[in-house]
Amino acid sequence: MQSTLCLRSLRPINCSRMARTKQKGRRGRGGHRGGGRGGGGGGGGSQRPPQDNRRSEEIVKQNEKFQRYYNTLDIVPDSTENQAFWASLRRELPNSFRFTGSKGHALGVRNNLVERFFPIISKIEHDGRPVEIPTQIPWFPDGLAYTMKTPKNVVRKYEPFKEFQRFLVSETGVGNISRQEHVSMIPPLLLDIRPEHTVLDLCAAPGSKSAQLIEAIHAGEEERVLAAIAKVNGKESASNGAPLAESEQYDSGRSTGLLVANDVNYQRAQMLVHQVKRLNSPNLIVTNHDATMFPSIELPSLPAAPGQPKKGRYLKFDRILADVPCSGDGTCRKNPSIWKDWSPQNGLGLYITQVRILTRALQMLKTGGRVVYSTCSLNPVENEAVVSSAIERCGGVAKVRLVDCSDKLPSLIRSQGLPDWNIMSRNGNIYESYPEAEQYETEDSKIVPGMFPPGPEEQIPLQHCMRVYPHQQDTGGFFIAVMEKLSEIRAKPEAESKSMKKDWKFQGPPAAVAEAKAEPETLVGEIVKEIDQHQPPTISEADTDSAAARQNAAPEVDAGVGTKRKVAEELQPEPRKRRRDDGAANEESFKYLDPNHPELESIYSFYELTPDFPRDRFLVRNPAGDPVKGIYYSSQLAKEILVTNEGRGMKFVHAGVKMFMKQDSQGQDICRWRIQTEGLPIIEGWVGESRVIRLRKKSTLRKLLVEMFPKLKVDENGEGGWKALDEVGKQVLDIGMGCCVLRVEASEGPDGFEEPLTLPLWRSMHSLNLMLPKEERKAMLLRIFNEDTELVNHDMKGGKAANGEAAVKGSVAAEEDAVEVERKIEADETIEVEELGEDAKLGEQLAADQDALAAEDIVRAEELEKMETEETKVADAMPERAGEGDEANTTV
Ligand SMILES: C[S@@+](CC[C@H](N)C(=O)[O-])C[C@H]1O[C@@H](n2cnc3c(N)ncnc32)[C@H](O)[C@@H]1O
Repeated sequence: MQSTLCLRSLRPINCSRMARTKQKGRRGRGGHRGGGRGGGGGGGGSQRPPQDNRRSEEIVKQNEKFQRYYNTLDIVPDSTENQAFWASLRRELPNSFRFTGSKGHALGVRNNLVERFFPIISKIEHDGRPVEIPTQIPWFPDGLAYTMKTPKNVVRKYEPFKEFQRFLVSETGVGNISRQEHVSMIPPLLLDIRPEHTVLDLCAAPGSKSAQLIEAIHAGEEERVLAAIAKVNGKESASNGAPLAESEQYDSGRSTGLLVANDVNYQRAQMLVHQVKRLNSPNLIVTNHDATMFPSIELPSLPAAPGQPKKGRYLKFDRILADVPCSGDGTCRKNPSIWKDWSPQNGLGLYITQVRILTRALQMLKTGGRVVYSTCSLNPVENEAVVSSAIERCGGVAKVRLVDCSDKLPSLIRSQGLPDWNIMSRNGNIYESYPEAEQYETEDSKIVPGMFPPGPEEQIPLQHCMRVYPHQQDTGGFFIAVMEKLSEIRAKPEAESKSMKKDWKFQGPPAAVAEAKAEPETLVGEIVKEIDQHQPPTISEADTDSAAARQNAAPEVDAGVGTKRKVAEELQPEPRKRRRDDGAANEESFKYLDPNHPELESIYSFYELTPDFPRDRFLVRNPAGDPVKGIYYSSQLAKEILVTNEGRGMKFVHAGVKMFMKQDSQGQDICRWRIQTEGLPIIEGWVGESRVIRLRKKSTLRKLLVEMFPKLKVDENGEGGWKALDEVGKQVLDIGMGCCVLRVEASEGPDGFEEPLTLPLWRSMHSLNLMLPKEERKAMLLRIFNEDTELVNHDMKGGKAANGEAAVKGSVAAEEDAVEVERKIEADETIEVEELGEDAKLGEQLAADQDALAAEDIVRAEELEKMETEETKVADAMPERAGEGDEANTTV
């Protein structure tokens, strides 16, 4: 049997993640975007065609304007193809999913699924016809994404799918599989991300693309870090040379890049945190800003030359994803209410926000950097028109290149961008040009010149945009454009651009763009813009325009030192302040610890942490900055950003991976900080041998998974106890009490593991325990041993071992204690559930205008609350605490 394990995977094993991903009943609204839902579909097959189980919904899939507009545009000109296009829009959507995490780990889980379940599925018949096995999405790298036509309800309820469904649920629960819409996987791939890239995802919630971006930043990291560790341990020859060379380019192999994932809607930003947190990336910051005026992020200033003023530095990004809010008519297969609700006004109303977001993205990009703009709408007003309007506002094709991606993802069937289109007005009139629209539209019409195709003089090669139509490979509809910034830009005032000015005429590069050349700015090492702190910084047009549009008047700009972001903040609607129990307004705290802090010193010495592991990136999440309950870890760049921008109006919602948790009631020689499962993959390679136990046999791991708190004492016959722990027994006996690292090593033979794995272990006086939640133990038992086994808890009151119902009771008692500890931690470090409810409402209000048509998977406060509660319940299996009922586990 194939073992599929997670070595230093970005996402190890975590109960809270497990709970989080059980996001039952996430609610979507008509016209919303996003992944994961949908039915299935049929068609095709060998002798007898497999059944098309996708049932048509009761909803009437007709909309006169929707059909007339796209038929008038001739977006799919060939008549046979056009019929296929409309027919597919009326069918339900197949399910698609991808395997997540580091490549090695994802391949392991995939192989397990394919080898174990595909032979079973290929024999299943439903309603007298064979069902189709999931098919690989051909253009997705490494064969890690699949699409499946059998509808979800059949997979869920039809008995022959039972085992497969259980596996899917379990692996989705622990984050090894992500349900994501087929076409939604495209944009991150076109960003071409490298491990050192600074990446911004402007409209990121619920986070399926952010997850892909994080994976891309960490690609190849495992190998590089292993090579770096081998070198530190004087075992250079153990590495194959290439990764070692690469590892030296980075930070001891660690990726130096960063993802800033942002969403304007506070509630959705929390959803985003839930999604991306489980990837355990220290190279991630989540923010909560309006992308149309995303603040410039400040970096630490460089030392000034003698006699020169200090320079402020601002982060510019290598890659930006603008997966903007849109009308989402390309998702009508999974959101059939779009058929009923479609109106030309939806696209017309979103255009200006989309142009502003893309313009802001282009401003924040490094020269040579790349923006991917995407929507799941078929409407050219939200697509080609936005792209051409943003390029116009940023100085035309001399400044921004629309990249031809026709050679990328060659097996993806797609159509070129539209060179020409008409606009449908609110009333259903169709106009070929702005002058024509002007004749019939009233003053309050949303139609502007920028919504129409650019003239030939603008030379925008819109055919380089990518349109994916539903009939091409049985997916949703999607639009993608890739842009490269050729040189520094200064976006011209919106009022002078074709996205706003009703009598706009093309006049060559706008003056403001020419002025930008004279702007006193210096590029430092291709990463930052320097602004003389003693000069009033220039407020970007995007900052002021978007706010002006909302508030009808741009306030006077009082340009003081470092005010650029401040102004953007002031122009925003009243920021949502979070309240704590004391009612005080509060921002999240990210306080870095002094590397010589006594608590950290105790950690270094107990775990014999090699000095090569960075010691200045540990942080806490309380305003006082004391290591009270949890210690987190972030990358260097994340640290610089969090520290430099503290108290300057940036709304950071999440950063840092939980690395150590305080453990009470312990003996004198035991470190009070246990390694947290989230942080284990990051730090374990740097932990000294004195805290490491090695395991090679599946049978031993099985015992540790099934048995909680197995005793070490042998029985009266000298049997059992530590002796029953086979190859780890003696090691456990010899190791000092406290937290240690269990390294599962790869080895040959039927009882060996194909892939290594690392787990946290707690050695107490008389027993030991894997620090894994029950759900994770069960998922691993299912994955590795194909077993749905009842766990045995030896940690019973009076020291009685038990199983079955009694064992469940025992574990509940242990968990209740764990829950209590976790609850306190949550109270201090994250948002209280009740607060979330209020913030959610406010966040929803704030984003309502632009989000109403585009939001998907809105999580109601109660749902979020349920998730939080579940998460707390499934707290990590804790090592012993005083009073837990087992004297063997009670610490001295
Ligand atoms: C299409 S969804 C993004 C889907 C996401 N990229 C993913 O792959 O999971 C659009 C998101 O944009 C957010 N949004 C809407 N207006 C925004 C704005 N002005 N600034 C930032 N985010 C915005 C919405 O809250 C919504 O979560």
